[in-house]
Amino acid sequence: MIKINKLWKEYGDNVVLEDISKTVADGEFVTLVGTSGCGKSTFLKMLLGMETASRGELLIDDKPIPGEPDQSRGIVFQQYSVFPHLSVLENVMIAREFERSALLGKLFGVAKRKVREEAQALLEKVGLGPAVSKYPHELSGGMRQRLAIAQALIRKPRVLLLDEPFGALDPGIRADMHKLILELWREHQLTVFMVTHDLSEGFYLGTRLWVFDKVRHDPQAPGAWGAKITYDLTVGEIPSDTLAKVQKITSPEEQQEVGELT
Ligand SMILES: Nc1ncnc2c1ncn2[C@@H]1O[C@H](COP(=O)(O)OP(=O)(O)OP(=O)(O)O)[C@@H](O)[C@H]1O
Repeated sequence: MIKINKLWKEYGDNVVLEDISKTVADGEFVTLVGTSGCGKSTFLKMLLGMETASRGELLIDDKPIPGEPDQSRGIVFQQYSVFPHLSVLENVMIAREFERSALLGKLFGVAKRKVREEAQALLEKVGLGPAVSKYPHELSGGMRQRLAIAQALIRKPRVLLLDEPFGALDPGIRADMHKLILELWREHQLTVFMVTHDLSEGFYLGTRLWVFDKVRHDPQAPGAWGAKITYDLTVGEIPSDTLAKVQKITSPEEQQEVGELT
């Protein structure tokens, strides 16, 4: 279980997140929406341990989330972070080697063979079986995101953090990736936090949808107030008037159709 308790994040005078308190049970799929710059990525980075809270606490199973990324949480960014000079297989294996290297040094012999087998099985699972020997520049955008997902999953995280992972993909490829991520979520019993700009994607994938919004504005001091989670919705149980309000917050100019992906 993850507990977020009176969490604040400030960069200097810029208050980004303000007094957020939430509890997330294991296995939930939380999607995060909100206007650009309201702090969604910052929130994910705090869950990962890449950023620290200015005030308040983030607990995983009642213990503070470690101050740096560890094996319990994996992240996939929109701009994938794979190594260009390594093959697909090596990219996944190295994610595992990094995790162990601090304790055991470089992998070799039986241990390395075991990791290779695990990496190969995972690459099959994400649909990259035929591409294990290719290099990242030989892959399509969708394939690169599959690789980034495999890199995160090889470490067997309990919590998967996705920062607009499919934002740059074509609609058809996105639909395939949606299928994949739902399968992996169920199979690996992950708790997922996923940032998306696409409200319909948020509703389609999530069991719970959070809307980040700045409710107070001071024109003289734009950084004086941070965003809060103004709606915490259980997907499938949302009254239509609430839906309309959320659509307005997340897309003030151009209202989106919800449910088009179902
Ligand atoms: N390392 C940093 N130092 C200073 N300010 C930062 C830092 N990282 C983020 N910010 C600021 O925090 C605010 C929130 O940024 P963040 O990237 O979390 O927003 P976001 O909701 O994810 O935006 P988008 O939807 O455009 O990706 C912005 O004002 C940003 O400039």
